[in-house]
Amino acid sequence: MASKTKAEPTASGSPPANQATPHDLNCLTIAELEALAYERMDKQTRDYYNEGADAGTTLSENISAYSKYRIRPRVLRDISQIDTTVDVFGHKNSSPFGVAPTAMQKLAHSDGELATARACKSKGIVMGLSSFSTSTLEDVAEASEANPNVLQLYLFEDRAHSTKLIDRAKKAGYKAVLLTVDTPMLGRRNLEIRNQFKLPAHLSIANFVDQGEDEGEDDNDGASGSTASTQTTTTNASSSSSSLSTDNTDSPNNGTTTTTADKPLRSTPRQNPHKRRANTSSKRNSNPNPKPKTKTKTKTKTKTKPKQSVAGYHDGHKRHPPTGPITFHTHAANPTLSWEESIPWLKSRAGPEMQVWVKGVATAEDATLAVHHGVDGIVVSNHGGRQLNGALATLDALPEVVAAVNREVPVHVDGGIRHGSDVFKALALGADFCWVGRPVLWGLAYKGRDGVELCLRLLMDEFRLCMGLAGVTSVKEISKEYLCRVDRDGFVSKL
Ligand SMILES: Cc1cc2nc3c(=O)[nH]c(=O)nc-3n(C[C@H](O)[C@H](O)[C@H](O)COP(=O)(O)O)c2cc1C
Repeated sequence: MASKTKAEPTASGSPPANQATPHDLNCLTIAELEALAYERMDKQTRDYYNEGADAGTTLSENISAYSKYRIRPRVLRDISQIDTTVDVFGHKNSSPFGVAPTAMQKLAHSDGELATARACKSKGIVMGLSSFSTSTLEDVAEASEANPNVLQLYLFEDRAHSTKLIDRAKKAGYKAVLLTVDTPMLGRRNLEIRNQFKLPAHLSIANFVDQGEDEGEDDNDGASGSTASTQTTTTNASSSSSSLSTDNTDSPNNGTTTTTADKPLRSTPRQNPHKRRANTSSKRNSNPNPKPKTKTKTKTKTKTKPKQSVAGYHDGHKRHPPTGPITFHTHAANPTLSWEESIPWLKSRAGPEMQVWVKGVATAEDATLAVHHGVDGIVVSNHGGRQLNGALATLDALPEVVAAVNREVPVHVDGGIRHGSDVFKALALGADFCWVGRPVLWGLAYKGRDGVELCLRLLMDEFRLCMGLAGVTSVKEISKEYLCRVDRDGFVSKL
């Protein structure tokens, strides 16, 4: 890219000041993007996006696992034509990675998932959309135009909700559903709990605003106002509901954000409570003969009070599914899923139009079961270290899954990818494709669509450079011959 500008580099490696550079000089690496995004996100969002479960060991090992491998570069091969493309979901993807599904992207930027979709389209990169997105799957499909999307699915205990979502995804042209299988319970994310994480009132879990117990009622607070709690099988429904306030006014952070992203995060800012009081009183004052409070008024208030979401629980005899409006903390975890029941159900529901993948497999045993139950593909994932802390880093789990699957279905991997060379290493260990989560959110927080494009471009450029310097001109050539392992004492061995 630099050669196109014909800029003679200075001693510092930068082009002369009077020459245009294709680079964002503030942000040349994903690490710099992370730092820039850090400054632009409010604490609640930053903690929600960045943290892992418990002590965060799996989160950090997902990243450090990549440094256990080194690349064995080959030289004097004509690498003047490098093809970084791969076929995935019937589409030619410009590089062997996609955007992993991550929930609630409007926390990072007011354009949220739509900005991500537009960036993916402009870069030719497949996008995974979370069920718990803050834009509807139809709007995302429209923003993507012909660029392919896949829908991440949490299969709810109440299948009616999932059925609706799957049918909508099919209609909107999604290529696959990725069933998340690593959330039978929600991992313990301590910062989320401490911050009493709650979606600000102006945002909603867009795919479900009209679903849940309140169906038909014009009230979607519950879909947006989900407070963090550790979802467990409790024997007391009220204990579970008591932590799930749906009134954001009383939230400790009161929905306030302190972002400096180029577009305001809050499209309809919460009214200042003092102003609101002032408005109310001026309204009251404008009526010289205010009506006394009547019973009718009280009744109306009771009727519009949002219903609370309640996480599923066990009463000692049987399990009760979650109730109320659909929120992440009440509905995402589903302890009842099983290979025997859930996969055939999902396959028949998805029909021939959409592939069915499982996301969150980390062992050879489960990979074998996945193939046995006829899935179309497997994503080796531990949810970015947000579920079971102490679980294997995904790069360490990858080889056993690849061996068990024996090329019967494609194997993808996510978790800890922060460099183009990480993508190269994952492919060398047998992955067909990678997915990238947090770096995309950092791009979104930095500059919306432009920031996501920047993130994708950095990884794409680094991957291409890595291929060329390793002496590889097509993705299918990448194999374990190009890797060696570094042991604890620093000794190197071939794979
Ligand atoms: C803020 C955040 C939200 C996420 N939301 C979802 C989700 O809704 N569904 C899902 O299957 N995975 C979700 N994930 C996990 C990602 O799909 C992916 O597995 C993970 O981010 C990959 O790790 P990385 O962030 O290190 O790239 C989320 C991850 C993050 C960081």
